[in-house]
Amino acid sequence: MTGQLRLDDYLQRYSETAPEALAVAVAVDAIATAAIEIADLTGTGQLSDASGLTTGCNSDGDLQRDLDVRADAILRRCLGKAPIAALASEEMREPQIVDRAAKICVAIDPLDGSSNIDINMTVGTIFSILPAPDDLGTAFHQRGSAQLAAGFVTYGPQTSLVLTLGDGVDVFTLDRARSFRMARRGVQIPETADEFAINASNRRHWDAPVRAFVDECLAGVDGPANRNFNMRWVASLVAEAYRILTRGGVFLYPSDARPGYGDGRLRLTYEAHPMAFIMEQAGAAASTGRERILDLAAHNLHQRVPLIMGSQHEVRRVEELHCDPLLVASVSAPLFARRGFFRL
Ligand SMILES: O=P(O)(O)OC[C@H]1O[C@](O)(COP(=O)(O)O)[C@@H](O)[C@@H]1O
Ligand SMILES: [Mg+2]
Ligand SMILES: [Mg+2]
Repeated sequence: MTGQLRLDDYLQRYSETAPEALAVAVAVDAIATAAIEIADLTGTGQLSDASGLTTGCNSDGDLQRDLDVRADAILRRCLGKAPIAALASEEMREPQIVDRAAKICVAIDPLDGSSNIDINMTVGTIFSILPAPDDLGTAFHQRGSAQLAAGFVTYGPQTSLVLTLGDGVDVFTLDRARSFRMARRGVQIPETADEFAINASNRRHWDAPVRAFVDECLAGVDGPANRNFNMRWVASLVAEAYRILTRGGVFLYPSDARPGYGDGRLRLTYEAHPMAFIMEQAGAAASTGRERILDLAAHNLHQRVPLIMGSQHEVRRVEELHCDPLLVASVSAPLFARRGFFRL
């Protein structure tokens, strides 16, 4: 039964399967240990000495909360015991070289969705594990397809760890005895789903293909999609990904015309790459709208990228709209709307 399998037993079995597998297993175990500590901090809110208040800016100019800093410190302490060649974090300006003889590198977003901390909504930790190249200066400039493992933890009603080791996606939930146990094995995302997520307050800044896609969703049975959609926006990538892993759907954080958002908001190395690996391993897709996310390699650590991820059918439709201006025009033309001039 899935509920009986403990994460440490699962990692023990995996550690015997490939040359780097032991290092990957130790790193995932260290992240899981850190996650229990972070769950305690986020779970006690103002009762703990971590307030969730803004303390400054990180190297990328984002507001940094005290819990961002605390989560980063906890993860770095726990990962300090794992055999890691280089470590990168959203909260660090540059990657840190740890052990040149080690075989893997780890990139982390210690606390994702941090605007949700003080309002008691789900936040999380995201991680990506890569092979260590000979030149460690290139460790975080590899394509996403090079990842050995990726995952994220949600600190919400449940603390759950979503993990891919390159052979499907499994979910482990923290039980009351403080150990992660398998809750879902071999997660598969539905190919089509009727739910989309985007921060609609940016509508006036979007490019035409994104506007066309959202217009199709909003038009529902009266438009070209010919079915009604539901909408969500949690402003927490981990929560949106978990929802998609549970019931499908599509998430969009596209590029837009606001200053600084020409490549969207999310970071390639420690947000989009791991999410894309998880999506593909669960039978879904992740794209910029023009390119597969896993084909991209970052030229700098904090590089941003438009991210469209989720059910195959919806991600492909967004890609179609990006490739074909005539299609965008036809979606936007009221003449072709179901209840337009030609379709009463
Ligand atoms: O506030 P916005 O622009 O809607 O952005 C929300 C997005 O930003 C993020 O919070 C960025 O991650 P961080 O909190 O790690 O900076 C995502 O989790 C979320 O999808
Ligand atoms: Mg994040
Ligand atoms: Mg973060």
